[in-house]
Parts: sequence; C-alpha cells; structure tokens
Amino acid sequence: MMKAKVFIYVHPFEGMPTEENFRLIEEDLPPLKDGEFLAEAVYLSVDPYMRAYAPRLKVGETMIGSQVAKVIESKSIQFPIGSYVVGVFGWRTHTVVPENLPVSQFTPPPVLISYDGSVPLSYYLGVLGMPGATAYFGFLDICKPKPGETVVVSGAAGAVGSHVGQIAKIKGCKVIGIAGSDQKCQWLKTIGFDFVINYKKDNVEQALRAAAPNGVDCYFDNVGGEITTTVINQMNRFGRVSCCGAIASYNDNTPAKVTTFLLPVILQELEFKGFVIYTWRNKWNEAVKRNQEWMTEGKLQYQETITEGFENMPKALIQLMQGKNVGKAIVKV
Ligand SMILES: NC(=O)C1=CN([C@@H]2O[C@H](COP(=O)(O)OP(=O)(O)OC[C@H]3O[C@@H](n4cnc5c(N)ncnc54)[C@H](OP(=O)(O)O)[C@@H]3O)[C@@H](O)[C@H]2O)C=CC1
Ligand SMILES: CCCCC/C=C\CC(=O)/C=C/C=C/C=C/[C@@H](O)CCCC(=O)O
Repeated sequence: MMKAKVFIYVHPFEGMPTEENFRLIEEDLPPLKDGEFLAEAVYLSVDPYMRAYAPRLKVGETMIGSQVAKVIESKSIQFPIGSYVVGVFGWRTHTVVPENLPVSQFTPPPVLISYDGSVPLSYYLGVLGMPGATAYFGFLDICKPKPGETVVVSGAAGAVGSHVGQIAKIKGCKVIGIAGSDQKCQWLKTIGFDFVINYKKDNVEQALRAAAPNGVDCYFDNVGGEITTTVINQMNRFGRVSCCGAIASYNDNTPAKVTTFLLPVILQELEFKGFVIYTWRNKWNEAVKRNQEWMTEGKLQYQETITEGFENMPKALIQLMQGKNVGKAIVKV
C-alpha cells in the first residue's frame, strides 16, 4: 500500500507561522479507481497566500498549496503514467487525484505540463506558473504601463516583484524596486532595476522622492502597510495601482482599522485595483508563452531559493515570511 507524508494544519496561526502550526503524518492511500491518478510531488511551491489564507483554513485540514508532481500510477486517459502535472494538492508527497477534481476560486484543476526538459520543472511553480502569470496580467492589465513612465514595485526581490520590474523595463519604463536587504537590492540592479530602496535601512519617503522627482505613475503593490502609504502619497494624477498582495499585514490576527492613503487616491484620481490571479485562468497560456519567450530572449532573469526536503515545508514558509528568500521559494522533495 502506498503511503503519503502529509502536513496537517493543527494550531491556528498567531503572528508569524511556527513549526507548531503543522503536524507531519503518514496516510495510507487507497487503490486507484477509474478516472484517478497517483501524483508524486517533485517540487512544492511556498507562497505568501498560505499565511493569508488562514481565516479559511480549518484545523485538521491538509495545508494548502500547489506542486509539480509526476504521475506514477494512472487509471486516467488524460493523465498518463510518466507525465507531469501542476496541481493544488496541498502539502503532500503523494495524492490520489480524480481527473475532475472540484474547482473553486483558488483551486484550478490539475494541468499537464508539456515538458521538454529545457527548463527545470520547478519553473512551472514560478516564472512559468502562478507567480509569472500574476506578474504578467497583474502588471500589464492593471497598471497599463506606457514607455517613459515611472513604475514602483514593492516586494521587488521576490517571485512576483522581480518579474514585474523586468516587464516594466521591457515596456520602456523607469523602474524603482523596494526590498528588504542590500543583497536583494544589489541583485535587482543586476537585472535592470534603475533605482533600489532597502526599506529596512533607507528612509523610503526621501529615497523615493530622490529616485522619482517627477512622481510615480504605476505602483505594483506586493506588501501594503506603511510602504504603500508612502508610495501612494508620491503618485501622479491618473496613476494606476495594482493591488497584488499585502504581506506586511498577513501575520496580523486583528486587521488595522485605519486607512491613511485615501486622500491622495481621491485628489490624484488614482485607479486602485485588487485582483486574484485565477481570474485570468482562461488566458493563462498567453502569460506562460510570453514569459517563456522573454526568458529565451534573455530579457527575463529568474532566481529561486530552494529548500531541500519535504519535511522542511514549515521552515520554508517561515523563512519566506521572514524575507529570507530571493526570487521564488520552492521546496524540493
Ligand atoms: N493577487 C494575487 O493573485 C497574487 C498575489 N500574490 C501576492 O504577491 C506578493 C508577493 O508574492 P511572492 O512573489 O510569491 O512572494 P515573495 O517571493 O515576494 O516573498 C515574500 C517577500 O515578502 C517580503 N516581506 C515579508 N514581510 C514583509 C513586510 N512586513 N513588509 C514588506 N515586505 C515583506 C519579503 O521580502 P523583503 O526581504 O523584501 O522584506 C519576502 O521575501 C505577496 O503579497 C502575495 O500574497 C502572489 C501571487 C498571486
Ligand atoms: C488563496 C489566496 C487567499 C488569500 C489571498 C491573499 C493574498 C493575495 C494572494 O497572495 C493571492 C494568491 C492567489 C493565488 C491563487 C492560486 C491558485 O490559482 C493556484 C495556482 C496554482 C498554481 O500554482 O499554478
């Protein structure tokens, strides 16, 4: 009988995630029924939404998450043995998956990867996967950047932020990245960011005024909190804000009750748009294809922080929330 290692969410998050929020168990898997396949995880994605999703998580459930997995047994014509899939199977090494897994706002169906070996499989969880699509649609469709405009990206050295900044350069914009260490800022310069601000060290308000003396046209917001208030206050009339993430508040059990940036939103007539990437599910391949082309053309650099070992999933999530990743955070089983 096949056994799966599974992380269960056992204690509700309070502040930063800890190892105690999770328990690793072994689960016996049933034999396959018609239309099912057995997926063996190869890489698991580590994402900030895993913490943000907490209010919807029930104690005792398998921790949520997506993975690249190999089909090792199959009674499904759609998912043959030896193929690779991206699926939202949770923090599990092995999963019996029905080919018609129920779909919800955050759980798309498993998708076969047309894998030719030209890039690591882990890229399908990053630059050629959900974060890559987030950068592509969340920036281009919402910020609608024009050549010569000034773009600010927060969370700039992460999976989504580093990608957005490079698309902004491709589109002929001036790009300012905000990140949490000198090492991250240094990397951002090597991949083409025009200005970088270390928010843990620099005075963000002054540094941004110096980098963008004519104001900011587009803000791709990955973090929320004080950084957002500071950027919004330096935006130009008719500026666009893509509200992608708010990681600065994901560990807060009690949401803040004040919003301090609405006056500049009104006076500067800003467009402020939140989104969940799965809304673009029907156009997904457009992003994958374009991101792949930009990589091949050498216009898009990509970095991963890979943690070895399935048992280190909690550690990898904690380290992501602490800002220890550069680029996409991945766990290799
Ligand atoms: N709307 C959507 O559909 C989607 C939204 N997202 C959101 O995009 C954002 C980036 O995701 P992703 O690229 O995967 O993750 P990242 O790779 O950017 O990793 C998270 C980073 O957030 C930074 N961070 C942590 N705490 C804070 C804080 N208090 N203030 C500022 N920065 C902080 C850290 O970098 P540093 O060292 O710079 O602090 C850390 O490395 C997240 O907010 C996520 O929720 C992602 C995918 C889809
Ligand atoms: C599930 C997110 C709930 C909390 C939202 C909070 C913050 C924004 C954010 O980070 C949203 C992320 C959305 C991710 C959606 C993922 C799914 O579509 C699964 C994608 C599968 C894949 O990895 O390809």
